[in-house]
Amino acid sequence: MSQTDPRDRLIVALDVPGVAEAEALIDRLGDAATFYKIGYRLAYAGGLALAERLVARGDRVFLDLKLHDIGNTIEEGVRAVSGLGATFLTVHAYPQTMRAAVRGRGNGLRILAVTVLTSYDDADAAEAGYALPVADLVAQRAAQAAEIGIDGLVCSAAEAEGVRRIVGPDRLIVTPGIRPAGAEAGDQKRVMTPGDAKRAGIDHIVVGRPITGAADPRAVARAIVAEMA
Ligand SMILES: O=C(O)c1cc(=O)[nH]c(=O)n1[C@@H]1O[C@H](COP(=O)(O)O)[C@@H](O)[C@H]1O
Repeated sequence: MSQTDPRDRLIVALDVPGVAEAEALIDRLGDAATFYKIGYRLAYAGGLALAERLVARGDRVFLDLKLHDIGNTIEEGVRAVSGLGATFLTVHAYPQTMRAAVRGRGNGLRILAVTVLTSYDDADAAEAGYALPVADLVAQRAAQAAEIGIDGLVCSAAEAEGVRRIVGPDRLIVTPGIRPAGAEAGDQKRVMTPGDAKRAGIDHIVVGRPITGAADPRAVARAIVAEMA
């Protein structure tokens, strides 16, 4: 698929209980999606084998394992994940963790650093012990990630323009917390619509419940892609 195909921007989060449900959703989406995110709920239920099958049939896979550990464990863990053929892997944006992930990556795997979860606002960051407002913490972590050589950042689309100024044109910006107008935010606190995210300069959006919970997931996915065209 060409870089300019708008479908390429949409990553569908396969946040479902098991492989059977994931495969049913993928079937219903048909050619509306080509890029899937497998988080640890599905990874612990057969999702890694599904990831390899999707890669083998030409789809792209984002393994959202959000790794964070001592450097040696991260480096060897990322090296092991590199064998699966995924396109993206997440780690938390802590400097030791990011440096170790860069040392361990191989086989074309690109490391995305999760800056501040999109379910956090300033009060949640303060509760977790951070003195900085979320926007400042995202900016600090984006700068560290770029310095370390991380391939891309996960943040809210609300921070995308600022992050782009910090990391430049070559690093990827991937944004969950996406809600089409009128959709339920659920536990997401920093949300934007697909169209606003595109205008903010993101590379990919991640969408879960607005698609997985839809009566017609394919129609919703197509509408989201059309909004970003
Ligand atoms: O790393 C992620 O993908 C992620 C980071 C973040 O800050 N916020 C966030 O929501 N996510 C993931 O993106 C998906 C969003 O799902 P929905 O809120 O259902 O669209 C979930 O699978 C989350 O685990």
